[in-house]
Amino acid sequence: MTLEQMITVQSTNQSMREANGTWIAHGKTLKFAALFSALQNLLPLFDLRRSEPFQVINYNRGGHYAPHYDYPTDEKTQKVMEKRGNRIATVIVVLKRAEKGGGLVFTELKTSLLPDVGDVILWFNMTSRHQLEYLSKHAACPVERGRKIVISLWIRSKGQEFTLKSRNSNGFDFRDFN
Ligand SMILES: O=C(O)CCC(=O)C(=O)O
Ligand SMILES: [Fe+2]
Repeated sequence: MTLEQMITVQSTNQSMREANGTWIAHGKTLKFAALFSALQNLLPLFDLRRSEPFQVINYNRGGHYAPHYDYPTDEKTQKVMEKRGNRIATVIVVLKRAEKGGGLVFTELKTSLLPDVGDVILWFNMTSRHQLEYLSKHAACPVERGRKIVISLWIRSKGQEFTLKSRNSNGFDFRDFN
């Protein structure tokens, strides 16, 4: 099955997001498995097995994602939270760049990116104290021309204690090695 076929099989449109999102298992095809191991090599401080399946997000013209946090706090998700923790970080891989529009904006940081095909973007959604990182609020600007396709990987916090520790403002000191 081609990626094109996979991402048109299932589609969700939420009010916040005008796009199609398709969940794809890390090992669904050889290419996804290769991407998964490339990302794991790139990000050795994370255990990517403790992440959600890939989500391929397709934005057609007008497609966008309103400002949001990748850090659910609603009651529905409490069970998952207890088991897997929240989304400590988000990884985005750009598969197709819009011809116009489609930037990624961090609204609190007042920073925007127009990433290129093949770029990988990582940010933290959670502080080292397991709280919402309010600076992580972001949005995908409307695609004005062409089409944008990204893969999102939301990394869960349980099992990432090493990463959390290294983010602690105290950093490592000799006590950590005793
Ligand atoms: O499509 C983008 O640039 C951002 C997508 C996003 O917000 C996410 O995957 O959490
Ligand atoms: Fe997001």
